[in-house]
Amino acid sequence: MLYPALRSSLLTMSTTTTVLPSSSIPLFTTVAAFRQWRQAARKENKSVGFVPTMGALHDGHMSLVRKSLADNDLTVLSIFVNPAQFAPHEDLTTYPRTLPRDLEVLSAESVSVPSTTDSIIRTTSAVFLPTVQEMYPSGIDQNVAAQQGTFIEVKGYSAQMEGKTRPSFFRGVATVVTKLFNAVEPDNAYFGQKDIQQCLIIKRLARDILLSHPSPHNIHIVPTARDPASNLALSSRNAYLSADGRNAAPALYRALRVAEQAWTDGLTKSVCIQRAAEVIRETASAAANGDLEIRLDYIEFNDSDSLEPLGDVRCAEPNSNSPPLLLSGAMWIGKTRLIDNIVLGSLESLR
Ligand SMILES: Nc1ncnc2c1ncn2[C@@H]1O[C@H](COP(=O)(O)OP(=O)(O)OP(=O)(O)O)[C@@H](O)[C@H]1O
Ligand SMILES: CC(C)(CO)[C@@H](O)C(=O)[O-]
Ligand code: BAL
Repeated sequence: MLYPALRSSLLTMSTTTTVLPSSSIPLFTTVAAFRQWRQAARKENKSVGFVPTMGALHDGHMSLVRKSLADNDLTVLSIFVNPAQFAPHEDLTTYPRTLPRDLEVLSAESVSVPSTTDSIIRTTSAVFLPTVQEMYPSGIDQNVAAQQGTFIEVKGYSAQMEGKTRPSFFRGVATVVTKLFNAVEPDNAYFGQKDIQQCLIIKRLARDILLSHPSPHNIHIVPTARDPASNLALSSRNAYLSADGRNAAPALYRALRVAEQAWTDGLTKSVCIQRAAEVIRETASAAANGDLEIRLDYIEFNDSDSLEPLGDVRCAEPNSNSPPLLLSGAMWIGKTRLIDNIVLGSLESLR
Protein backbone atom coordinates (compact mmCIF):
# COMPACT_ATOMS: atom_id res chain seq x y z
CA MET A 1 0.00 0.00 0.00
CA LEU A 2 1.42 3.41 -0.95
CA TYR A 3 1.14 6.20 1.64
CA PRO A 4 -2.67 6.32 2.08
CA ALA A 5 -2.72 10.12 2.51
CA LEU A 6 -0.73 10.64 -0.66
CA ARG A 7 -2.92 8.14 -2.47
CA SER A 8 -6.15 9.87 -1.61
CA SER A 9 -4.80 13.35 -2.33
CA LEU A 10 -3.58 12.14 -5.72
CA LEU A 11 -6.96 10.62 -6.40
CA THR A 12 -8.60 13.98 -5.84
CA MET A 13 -5.99 15.76 -7.96
CA SER A 14 -6.39 13.27 -10.76
CA THR A 15 -10.15 13.67 -11.01
CA THR A 16 -10.29 17.45 -11.22
CA THR A 17 -10.02 17.72 -15.01
CA THR A 18 -12.19 14.83 -16.23
CA VAL A 19 -15.22 13.07 -14.81
CA LEU A 20 -14.06 9.51 -14.25
CA PRO A 21 -15.97 6.42 -13.17
CA SER A 22 -15.38 5.50 -9.55
CA SER A 23 -12.76 2.83 -9.07
CA SER A 24 -10.97 1.05 -6.25
CA ILE A 25 -7.75 1.59 -8.24
CA PRO A 26 -6.16 5.08 -8.15
CA LEU A 27 -6.65 6.84 -11.49
CA PHE A 28 -4.29 9.51 -12.86
CA THR A 29 -5.01 11.76 -15.79
CA THR A 30 -1.95 13.99 -15.63
CA VAL A 31 1.74 13.20 -15.92
CA ALA A 32 2.46 15.45 -12.93
CA ALA A 33 0.08 13.59 -10.61
CA PHE A 34 1.29 10.23 -11.87
CA ARG A 35 4.92 11.22 -11.26
CA GLN A 36 4.19 11.83 -7.57
CA TRP A 37 2.81 8.30 -7.32
CA ARG A 38 5.89 7.00 -9.16
CA GLN A 39 8.21 8.92 -6.87
CA ALA A 40 6.52 7.37 -3.82
CA ALA A 41 6.93 3.89 -5.35
CA ARG A 42 10.63 4.57 -5.93
CA LYS A 43 11.09 5.74 -2.33
CA GLU A 44 9.48 2.51 -1.14
CA ASN A 45 11.85 0.55 -3.41
CA LYS A 46 8.96 -1.11 -5.20
CA SER A 47 9.41 -2.53 -8.69
CA VAL A 48 6.91 -1.21 -11.24
CA GLY A 49 5.52 -3.18 -14.17
CA PHE A 50 3.72 -1.36 -16.98
CA VAL A 51 1.02 -2.50 -19.42
CA PRO A 52 0.21 0.11 -22.08
CA THR A 53 -3.20 -0.33 -23.76
CA MET A 54 -5.86 1.49 -25.73
CA GLY A 55 -8.59 0.07 -23.47
CA ALA A 56 -11.61 -2.11 -24.35
CA LEU A 57 -9.86 -4.68 -22.20
CA HIS A 58 -10.12 -8.39 -22.96
CA ASP A 59 -8.34 -11.47 -21.68
CA GLY A 60 -5.33 -10.78 -23.94
CA HIS A 61 -4.74 -7.54 -22.03
CA MET A 62 -5.37 -9.37 -18.77
CA SER A 63 -2.68 -11.94 -19.61
CA LEU A 64 -0.20 -9.04 -19.72
CA VAL A 65 -1.57 -7.69 -16.45
CA ARG A 66 -1.26 -11.10 -14.77
CA LYS A 67 2.37 -11.40 -15.92
CA SER A 68 3.15 -7.93 -14.61
CA LEU A 69 1.41 -8.64 -11.29
CA ALA A 70 3.44 -11.84 -10.91
CA ASP A 71 6.77 -10.15 -11.75
CA ASN A 72 6.50 -6.76 -10.01
CA ASP A 73 5.55 -5.25 -6.66
CA LEU A 74 3.30 -2.72 -8.40
CA THR A 75 1.52 -2.74 -11.74
CA VAL A 76 0.40 0.28 -13.76
CA LEU A 77 -1.90 0.01 -16.77
CA SER A 78 -2.43 2.90 -19.17
CA ILE A 79 -5.47 3.46 -21.35
CA PHE A 80 -4.92 5.97 -24.13
CA VAL A 81 -6.40 5.83 -27.63
CA ASN A 82 -3.46 7.39 -29.42
CA PRO A 83 -4.53 9.61 -32.35
CA ALA A 84 -1.03 9.57 -33.85
CA GLN A 85 -1.18 5.88 -34.74
CA PHE A 86 -4.46 6.14 -36.66
CA ALA A 87 -4.35 7.34 -40.27
CA PRO A 88 -7.03 9.94 -41.11
CA HIS A 89 -9.16 7.25 -42.86
CA GLU A 90 -8.87 4.78 -39.92
CA ASP A 91 -11.17 4.10 -36.98
CA LEU A 92 -10.04 6.60 -34.30
CA THR A 93 -13.54 7.93 -33.64
CA THR A 94 -15.26 4.54 -33.52
CA TYR A 95 -12.50 2.70 -31.60
CA PRO A 96 -14.26 0.94 -28.67
CA ARG A 97 -14.09 3.00 -25.48
CA THR A 98 -15.39 1.06 -22.47
CA LEU A 99 -13.73 2.71 -19.46
CA PRO A 100 -16.26 1.82 -16.69
CA ARG A 101 -16.17 -1.86 -17.69
CA ASP A 102 -12.38 -1.78 -18.11
CA LEU A 103 -11.96 -0.53 -14.54
CA GLU A 104 -14.30 -3.22 -13.21
CA VAL A 105 -12.43 -5.95 -15.06
CA LEU A 106 -9.09 -4.64 -13.81
CA SER A 107 -10.25 -4.34 -10.20
CA ALA A 108 -11.37 -7.97 -10.27
CA GLU A 109 -7.99 -9.28 -11.45
CA SER A 110 -5.50 -10.50 -8.85
CA VAL A 111 -2.48 -12.73 -8.65
CA SER A 112 -1.26 -14.59 -5.58
CA VAL A 113 2.51 -14.65 -5.15
CA PRO A 114 4.41 -16.63 -2.50
CA SER A 115 6.11 -14.62 0.24
CA THR A 116 8.50 -15.72 2.99
CA THR A 117 5.68 -16.24 5.48
CA ASP A 118 2.50 -16.76 3.44
CA SER A 119 1.32 -15.48 0.06
CA ILE A 120 0.55 -11.96 -1.12
CA ILE A 121 -2.40 -11.00 -3.29
CA ARG A 122 -1.45 -8.39 -5.85
CA THR A 123 -3.88 -6.24 -7.83
CA THR A 124 -3.31 -3.35 -10.25
CA SER A 125 -1.89 -0.37 -8.35
CA ALA A 126 -2.63 2.53 -10.70
CA VAL A 127 -4.30 3.35 -13.99
CA PHE A 128 -2.87 6.15 -16.13
CA LEU A 129 -5.55 7.80 -18.29
CA PRO A 130 -3.90 10.82 -19.88
CA THR A 131 -5.80 13.25 -22.08
CA VAL A 132 -4.72 13.94 -25.67
CA GLN A 133 -3.59 17.43 -24.57
CA GLU A 134 -1.43 15.89 -21.84
CA MET A 135 0.28 13.48 -24.23
CA TYR A 136 0.59 15.93 -27.14
CA PRO A 137 1.28 19.38 -25.66
CA SER A 138 2.13 20.66 -29.18
CA GLY A 139 -1.18 19.28 -30.48
CA ILE A 140 -1.66 16.32 -32.77
CA ASP A 141 -2.90 16.15 -36.33
CA GLN A 142 -3.60 12.68 -37.76
CA ASN A 143 -2.24 13.91 -41.08
CA VAL A 144 1.54 13.37 -40.78
CA ALA A 145 2.32 16.19 -43.23
CA ALA A 146 0.50 18.68 -40.97
CA GLN A 147 2.07 17.50 -37.69
CA GLN A 148 4.18 19.79 -35.54
CA GLY A 149 6.37 18.90 -32.60
CA THR A 150 8.46 15.87 -31.73
CA PHE A 151 7.95 12.41 -33.19
CA ILE A 152 9.94 9.20 -32.96
CA GLU A 153 10.66 7.06 -36.01
CA VAL A 154 12.28 3.65 -35.93
CA LYS A 155 13.75 3.71 -39.41
CA GLY A 156 14.14 0.53 -41.43
CA TYR A 157 11.65 -1.47 -39.34
CA SER A 158 8.39 0.36 -39.83
CA ALA A 159 7.64 -0.11 -43.53
CA GLN A 160 7.48 -3.92 -43.76
CA MET A 161 4.57 -6.14 -42.69
CA GLU A 162 1.97 -3.91 -40.95
CA GLY A 163 3.79 -0.80 -42.18
CA LYS A 164 2.90 -1.58 -45.81
CA THR A 165 -0.79 -0.98 -45.16
CA ARG A 166 -0.29 1.43 -42.23
CA PRO A 167 2.74 3.58 -43.26
CA SER A 168 2.58 6.01 -40.29
CA PHE A 169 1.38 3.52 -37.72
CA PHE A 170 4.71 2.70 -36.06
CA ARG A 171 5.74 6.37 -36.00
CA GLY A 172 2.63 7.00 -33.92
CA VAL A 173 3.22 3.94 -31.72
CA ALA A 174 6.93 4.68 -31.16
CA THR A 175 6.12 8.29 -30.29
CA VAL A 176 3.40 7.51 -27.77
CA VAL A 177 5.25 4.58 -26.18
CA THR A 178 8.34 6.78 -25.68
CA LYS A 179 6.14 9.38 -23.98
CA LEU A 180 4.43 6.74 -21.84
CA PHE A 181 7.81 5.26 -20.84
CA ASN A 182 9.02 8.76 -19.90
CA ALA A 183 5.94 9.32 -17.76
CA VAL A 184 5.81 5.91 -16.10
CA GLU A 185 9.52 4.98 -15.96
CA PRO A 186 8.69 1.30 -15.48
CA ASP A 187 11.17 -1.37 -14.46
CA ASN A 188 9.39 -3.85 -16.76
CA ALA A 189 6.95 -3.38 -19.63
CA TYR A 190 4.63 -5.96 -21.22
CA PHE A 191 3.44 -6.15 -24.82
CA GLY A 192 1.45 -8.82 -26.64
CA GLN A 193 2.80 -11.13 -29.33
CA LYS A 194 -0.35 -10.42 -31.35
CA ASP A 195 1.33 -7.14 -32.33
CA ILE A 196 4.71 -8.76 -32.91
CA GLN A 197 6.21 -6.03 -35.12
CA GLN A 198 5.22 -3.46 -32.50
CA CYS A 199 7.04 -5.52 -29.83
CA LEU A 200 10.24 -5.73 -31.87
CA ILE A 201 10.15 -2.06 -32.85
CA ILE A 202 9.74 -1.02 -29.22
CA LYS A 203 12.64 -3.23 -28.16
CA ARG A 204 14.78 -1.70 -30.91
CA LEU A 205 13.68 1.80 -29.94
CA ALA A 206 14.71 1.12 -26.34
CA ARG A 207 18.13 -0.14 -27.50
CA ASP A 208 18.68 2.75 -29.90
CA ILE A 209 17.83 5.55 -27.48
CA LEU A 210 19.68 3.85 -24.58
CA LEU A 211 16.52 3.65 -22.52
CA SER A 212 16.96 2.59 -18.91
CA HIS A 213 13.30 2.48 -17.75
CA PRO A 214 12.56 -0.01 -19.10
CA SER A 215 15.81 -1.40 -20.42
CA PRO A 216 15.39 -3.32 -23.71
CA HIS A 217 15.66 -6.73 -22.04
CA ASN A 218 12.92 -5.74 -19.59
CA ILE A 219 10.47 -5.28 -22.44
CA HIS A 220 8.60 -8.58 -22.37
CA ILE A 221 6.61 -10.26 -25.13
CA VAL A 222 3.59 -12.20 -23.83
CA PRO A 223 2.11 -15.00 -26.02
CA THR A 224 -1.10 -14.28 -27.91
CA ALA A 225 -4.25 -15.12 -25.95
CA ARG A 226 -6.85 -16.86 -28.13
CA ASP A 227 -10.50 -17.74 -27.95
CA PRO A 228 -10.33 -21.35 -26.68
CA ALA A 229 -13.04 -22.63 -29.03
CA SER A 230 -11.90 -21.03 -32.32
CA ASN A 231 -8.27 -20.00 -31.72
CA LEU A 232 -9.17 -16.49 -32.87
CA ALA A 233 -6.63 -14.04 -31.42
CA LEU A 234 -8.40 -11.83 -28.88
CA SER A 235 -8.48 -8.23 -30.06
CA SER A 236 -10.42 -5.10 -29.16
CA ARG A 237 -11.41 -4.77 -32.81
CA ASN A 238 -13.21 -8.16 -32.67
CA ALA A 239 -16.02 -6.11 -31.13
CA TYR A 240 -16.69 -4.67 -34.61
CA LEU A 241 -17.53 -8.11 -36.05
CA SER A 242 -21.05 -9.30 -36.84
CA ALA A 243 -21.93 -12.93 -36.04
CA ASP A 244 -20.94 -13.91 -39.61
CA GLY A 245 -17.69 -11.94 -39.31
CA ARG A 246 -16.91 -13.67 -36.06
CA ASN A 247 -17.42 -17.06 -37.72
CA ALA A 248 -15.07 -16.11 -40.54
CA ALA A 249 -12.34 -14.46 -38.43
CA PRO A 250 -10.58 -17.65 -37.20
CA ALA A 251 -9.64 -18.34 -40.85
CA LEU A 252 -6.61 -16.05 -40.49
CA TYR A 253 -4.95 -18.20 -37.84
CA ARG A 254 -5.99 -21.38 -39.70
CA ALA A 255 -4.31 -19.96 -42.81
CA LEU A 256 -1.13 -19.19 -40.85
CA ARG A 257 -1.10 -22.73 -39.47
CA VAL A 258 -1.45 -24.14 -42.99
CA ALA A 259 1.52 -22.00 -44.10
CA GLU A 260 3.53 -23.13 -41.07
CA GLN A 261 2.82 -26.80 -41.88
CA ALA A 262 3.81 -26.33 -45.54
CA TRP A 263 7.01 -24.59 -44.40
CA THR A 264 7.99 -27.42 -42.06
CA ASP A 265 7.15 -29.89 -44.87
CA GLY A 266 9.90 -28.22 -46.89
CA LEU A 267 7.84 -26.29 -49.45
CA THR A 268 9.00 -22.92 -50.81
CA LYS A 269 7.80 -19.70 -49.24
CA SER A 270 5.60 -18.79 -52.21
CA VAL A 271 3.82 -22.16 -52.08
CA CYS A 272 3.31 -21.81 -48.32
CA ILE A 273 1.72 -18.40 -48.85
CA GLN A 274 -0.45 -19.67 -51.73
CA ARG A 275 -1.78 -22.46 -49.51
CA ALA A 276 -2.60 -19.99 -46.76
CA ALA A 277 -4.28 -17.63 -49.24
CA GLU A 278 -6.44 -20.54 -50.40
CA VAL A 279 -7.85 -20.91 -46.86
CA ILE A 280 -8.89 -17.24 -46.89
CA ARG A 281 -10.32 -17.55 -50.43
CA GLU A 282 -12.50 -20.51 -49.35
CA THR A 283 -13.70 -18.58 -46.31
CA ALA A 284 -14.40 -15.54 -48.48
CA SER A 285 -16.47 -17.45 -51.01
CA ALA A 286 -18.49 -19.18 -48.26
CA ALA A 287 -19.16 -15.79 -46.65
CA ALA A 288 -19.94 -14.03 -49.95
CA ASN A 289 -23.35 -15.79 -49.96
CA GLY A 290 -24.11 -13.78 -46.84
CA ASP A 291 -22.81 -10.51 -48.42
CA LEU A 292 -19.76 -10.23 -46.18
CA GLU A 293 -16.62 -9.12 -48.01
CA ILE A 294 -13.51 -10.97 -46.85
CA ARG A 295 -10.10 -10.20 -48.28
CA LEU A 296 -6.55 -11.21 -47.47
CA ASP A 297 -4.29 -8.18 -46.93
CA TYR A 298 -1.04 -10.12 -46.70
CA ILE A 299 0.70 -13.23 -45.44
CA GLU A 300 4.47 -13.01 -45.25
CA PHE A 301 7.55 -14.63 -43.74
CA ASN A 302 10.02 -12.08 -42.30
CA ASP A 303 13.35 -12.26 -40.57
CA SER A 304 12.78 -11.21 -36.95
CA ASP A 305 16.07 -9.28 -36.76
CA SER A 306 15.86 -7.21 -39.93
CA LEU A 307 12.09 -7.57 -40.50
CA GLU A 308 12.93 -8.05 -44.19
CA PRO A 309 10.75 -10.55 -46.11
CA LEU A 310 12.40 -13.88 -46.91
CA GLY A 311 13.29 -14.67 -50.48
CA ASP A 312 11.45 -17.58 -52.09
CA VAL A 313 13.41 -20.13 -50.08
CA ARG A 314 12.61 -23.32 -48.21
CA CYS A 315 13.00 -24.04 -44.51
CA ALA A 316 16.72 -24.44 -43.81
CA GLU A 317 18.15 -26.74 -41.15
CA PRO A 318 17.51 -24.86 -37.87
CA ASN A 319 20.71 -23.17 -36.80
CA SER A 320 21.02 -22.16 -33.17
CA ASN A 321 22.36 -18.75 -34.26
CA SER A 322 19.57 -17.90 -36.66
CA PRO A 323 16.88 -15.58 -35.29
CA PRO A 324 13.27 -16.84 -35.29
CA LEU A 325 11.18 -16.24 -38.40
CA LEU A 326 7.94 -14.31 -38.25
CA LEU A 327 4.96 -15.72 -40.14
CA SER A 328 2.33 -13.01 -40.02
CA GLY A 329 -0.76 -11.84 -41.80
CA ALA A 330 -3.73 -9.52 -41.91
CA MET A 331 -7.20 -9.91 -43.32
CA TRP A 332 -10.19 -7.67 -43.91
CA ILE A 333 -13.64 -8.73 -42.76
CA GLY A 334 -15.85 -6.01 -44.13
CA LYS A 335 -14.30 -2.80 -42.76
CA THR A 336 -12.51 -4.57 -39.89
CA ARG A 337 -8.84 -5.43 -40.29
CA LEU A 338 -7.49 -8.25 -38.10
CA ILE A 339 -3.88 -9.36 -37.66
CA ASP A 340 -2.18 -12.48 -36.32
CA ASN A 341 1.18 -14.24 -36.42
CA ILE A 342 3.18 -17.33 -35.55
CA VAL A 343 6.77 -17.05 -34.36
CA LEU A 344 8.83 -19.89 -35.85
CA GLY A 345 11.24 -20.18 -32.96
CA SER A 346 11.13 -19.15 -29.33
CA LEU A 347 9.64 -15.83 -28.20
CA GLU A 348 12.48 -15.54 -25.66
CA SER A 349 15.10 -15.41 -28.42
CA LEU A 350 13.48 -12.40 -30.13
CA ARG A 351 15.71 -9.35 -29.75
N1 LIG B 1 -4.79 -11.58 -27.85
C1 LIG B 1 -3.81 -10.95 -27.23
N2 LIG B 1 -2.90 -11.64 -26.52
C2 LIG B 1 -1.87 -11.01 -25.88
N3 LIG B 1 -1.71 -9.66 -25.91
C3 LIG B 1 -2.60 -8.94 -26.60
C4 LIG B 1 -3.69 -9.53 -27.29
N4 LIG B 1 -4.40 -8.55 -27.87
C5 LIG B 1 -3.78 -7.39 -27.58
N5 LIG B 1 -2.70 -7.62 -26.81
C6 LIG B 1 -1.73 -6.64 -26.33
O1 LIG B 1 -2.34 -5.72 -25.48
C7 LIG B 1 -1.66 -4.47 -25.59
C8 LIG B 1 -2.66 -3.39 -25.83
O2 LIG B 1 -3.28 -3.64 -27.09
P1 LIG B 1 -4.55 -2.87 -27.60
O3 LIG B 1 -5.13 -2.09 -26.49
O4 LIG B 1 -4.27 -2.21 -28.88
O5 LIG B 1 -5.56 -4.08 -27.85
P2 LIG B 1 -5.81 -4.88 -29.12
O6 LIG B 1 -6.76 -5.96 -28.82
O7 LIG B 1 -4.49 -5.22 -29.75
O8 LIG B 1 -6.55 -3.83 -30.01
P3 LIG B 1 -6.70 -3.78 -31.55
O9 LIG B 1 -7.92 -4.56 -31.83
O10 LIG B 1 -6.84 -2.33 -31.73
O11 LIG B 1 -5.46 -4.30 -32.20
C9 LIG B 1 -0.66 -4.62 -26.76
O12 LIG B 1 0.62 -4.91 -26.23
C10 LIG B 1 -1.23 -5.80 -27.49
O13 LIG B 1 -0.26 -6.51 -28.24
C1 LIG C 1 1.22 0.05 -27.47
C2 LIG C 1 -0.02 0.91 -27.67
C3 LIG C 1 -0.78 1.02 -26.35
C4 LIG C 1 0.42 2.30 -28.08
O1 LIG C 1 -0.67 3.13 -28.29
C5 LIG C 1 -0.92 0.33 -28.77
O2 LIG C 1 -0.29 0.33 -30.01
C6 LIG C 1 -1.45 -1.02 -28.43
O3 LIG C 1 -2.39 -1.02 -27.64
O4 LIG C 1 -0.96 -2.05 -28.93
N1 BAL D 1 -2.82 -3.16 -30.93
C1 BAL D 1 -2.48 -2.30 -32.02
C2 BAL D 1 -3.15 -1.00 -31.96
C3 BAL D 1 -3.65 -0.54 -33.28
O1 BAL D 1 -3.91 -1.35 -34.18
O2 BAL D 1 -3.83 0.67 -33.46
